[in-house]
Order: sequence, then structure tokens, then C-alpha cells
Amino acid sequence: MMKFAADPVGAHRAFAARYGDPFTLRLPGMRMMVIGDANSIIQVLALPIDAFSVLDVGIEVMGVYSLVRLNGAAHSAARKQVAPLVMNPLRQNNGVIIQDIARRVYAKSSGRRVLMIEVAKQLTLHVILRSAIGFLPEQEEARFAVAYAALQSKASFMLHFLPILQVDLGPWSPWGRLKRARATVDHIISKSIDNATFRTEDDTHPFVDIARAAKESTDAALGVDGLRDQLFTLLSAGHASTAQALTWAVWHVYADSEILARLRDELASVRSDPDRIVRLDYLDAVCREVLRLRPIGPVIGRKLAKPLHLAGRMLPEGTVIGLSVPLAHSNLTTFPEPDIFRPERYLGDNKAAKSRSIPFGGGVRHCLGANLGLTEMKLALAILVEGYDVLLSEGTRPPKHKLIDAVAGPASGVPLVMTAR
Ligand code: HEM
Repeated sequence: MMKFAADPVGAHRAFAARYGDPFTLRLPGMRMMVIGDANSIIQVLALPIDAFSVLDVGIEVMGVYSLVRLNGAAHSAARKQVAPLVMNPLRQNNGVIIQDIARRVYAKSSGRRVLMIEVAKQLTLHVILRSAIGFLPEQEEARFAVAYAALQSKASFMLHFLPILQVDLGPWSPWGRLKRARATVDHIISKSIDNATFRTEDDTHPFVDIARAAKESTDAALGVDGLRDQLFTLLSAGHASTAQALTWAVWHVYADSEILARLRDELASVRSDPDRIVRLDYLDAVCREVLRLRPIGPVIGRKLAKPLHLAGRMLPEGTVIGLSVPLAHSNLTTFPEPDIFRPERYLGDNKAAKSRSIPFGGGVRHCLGANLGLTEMKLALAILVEGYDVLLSEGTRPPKHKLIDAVAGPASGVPLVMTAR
């Protein structure tokens, strides 16, 4: 486990080389069969909703109604409820809003040494809030950001795995502080749901209708409490993941002057039109290659609810399967020289590269925010590339890719100085 946390890509490759593919990992409370073979992965990802359940580890924090904890029909209903908030990130003028947020956050960080991951986290939090809820008064958004940051800290993350420390001894005890931070976040989300009733006619953000329907629902899972947990889930699942991906993208682009120049050339052809930026081939290829080489969610978990015939063996119900993103993304046939950052893999007619890349998982539990995450990466990267020169403080030696809380990212957080061009 420690080896995996320190180097998820290297650990999976070393285990597969030593024990074969699949191999079995003994984790606290479970044995996981880890699979890297492309055909088996495709078969598992295509399983219907009643053939498996989620692995219920470390996700209590999301809330009892969170879609990441639900299975079967309840899961489908919860996904359907909030999908309109994230599935079409360029609806209305959301693309321009994302660009404005990026400009604002970069301007505040310009001219001094910053950690790119901190810049990216500010950016992604504001983007998810705007995309999912729409307007929040400025002060409310700032209060939200502070409480949310407390929930996301490393100490908080550890607490969820250490029940012995989960005792509320007042606002200064770790668990007490965490509970109060979650209560503040919940309060602001609940207030936004409440206030949706009073939003004006010309506010056509999909959140308005979703919040109104939740208030009228007699089913608790689809009512106000359920919607509050889904919004918290969107934030938790989409915030750090997109921030780590964007941080790696910035590192890769500024560590290679040819990639930077090619991107600038491509961007010059589309001005700042978000609809055209997200369709640019090379920018798309760069982002996909980042997500291939630096898997943010390195293992995709499934627990079989029925026996499954897979790769010549019969797996019994209850088998825990971990799909290895690092192994899938270093398959030598689809991705020759897998350790090299080469966006060209995703250009032209290379259908296999796209269909065998699984940074967002797949099937009925495919990442709900994949469109938003990828769109945000592209728009935020484009604003930086066009507007700023960046000096990577640690030079062009890549930082280690390691597990940071629940997702993986560059160990150093990528210290840098950005200067307006
Ligand atoms: C680059 C950024 C992101 C990466 C790499 C990523 C990756 C993933 C992965 C690997 C899964 C598991 C999928 C599976 O089990 O098959 C997942 C699930 C999920 N992601 Fe993302 N994600 C990103 C951004 C986002 C964003 C922006 C949001 C929302 C705002 C989001 C919301 C979710 C949700 C709700 C799930 C659970 C889906 C379900 O269980 O039905 N993600 N993500």
C-alpha cells in the first residue's frame, strides 16, 4: 500500500512484472484483484449496473445519499438528477465564465513564487461552484472556500480512516473542527437550494429547476438532503482531481518549449472563443496525454454482485476488482514508449489510443464530470499559455507522481513564477 501511494505507476508495473497480470493485493479489510489487460478492462467497464457495487471505503464523508455510495436504480436516479449541472460545460456562457475565473486567479498569482496546485485548486473550486450552483454572493463563496479547504486538508482526510479520533470535543478538537466545517459547507449549499425559489425568471441555470424539483420531492434521496449530498459529491470528486490534472498539464507544457510554441500557434487561430478552443486538436491531445501518463485516479474499483467469467477464470460474487489505469495506459501495443510524453498519440486516426485510455473510468459509473474536467483543463491551460510565461522553479526534471489524499498528482505541487507576457 505504501509503495503504491508513493509511486502508483511504478508499483503496479513492478507487481505485474513480478506476479503477472492479474495480481492480488491484500488491503486493509479486503483482497483486490488488480487487472491491467485491456480486453478484461473493457469487459469489466461494460458490466451492467446490477452486476457490481461500489467499494464502500473512505467515502462516508460524501453523505448518506451521495451517488458514489449508491448502487442500482438509486444510483441511476441520483446521477440523472445532477447530470445537467456538469454534462454540458459550455452551455449558455459557462465557457466564458470559466475563462474569466482563470484570468482572475492567474492575475492574483502573477509575479511571485506560487505552488501551481494551490492556484489550480482555487480555480477548480470556483469553476465547480459556478457550473453546479450558478451565482453565489462573493462573501458566501469566500466563506465556502475556507470551510471547504478545512475539509480537504490532509489531516481531515486521515481522520475519516481513523474512527478512534472521531470524537467531537468542541471546535478545537480535530473531529469537532471537521464537523463544523462540513456543517458550514452544508449550510451554504442548503441555503443555495432554498434560494433557488427566489431566483429571477431570466436565471436559466439548470440548478434552479433541479433545486425546485428537490424541494417538492417526497423521496428523501431526491429531495433537499439528497441534492445537498450530490452537490458536495460533485465538489469533492471534481475539485482536487481537475486541479492535479491541470497542474501536471502546466508542468508538461512549460517544461518543453516545442510543445508550448505549438500550442501558442494553434491557439492564435481561434482567438478566445471557448467553443473553438475546446475543439482544437493539439490542445486536446496534450490534455489526453497528461491524463494518460499521469493517471489521477489510478485504480477503478468494482465489487462483483454476480459471478463473472473473466480471462479464462470464474470469479465468484463478492470479488473486489481494481482496474489498473497505469497498466492500461502503458500497454506497449497501443502506447509504444509509454514513458514518453507524446501528445501525437492522440492525433489523427488513432482510434485505439482514445478507446483504450480510461482516465475517467467507464460504463455506467463513468466520471460524471469528465466533460467539465476536460473542458476546464483546456480553457484554463489556454488562458495561461496565451497570457503568461512561466518559470518552473525546480527546472525540467519531473516531480514524482504520487498519491495525495484520494487522488494522484505531482509530489512537489509544482512551484513556479508566472509573468504576464
Ligand atoms: C481531470 C479530472 C477528473 C478525473 C481524472 C476524474 C476521474 C474519475 C474517475 C476515474 C472516476 C471513477 C469512474 C468509474 O468508476 O468508472 C470518477 C468518478 C466520478 N467523478 Fe470524476 N474525474 C475528474 C473530474 C471530475 C469533475 C470535474 C467532476 C464533477 C464536477 C467529477 C465527478 C465525478 C463523479 C460524481 C464520479 C462518480 C460517478 C459514479 O459513481 O457514478 N469528476 N472520476
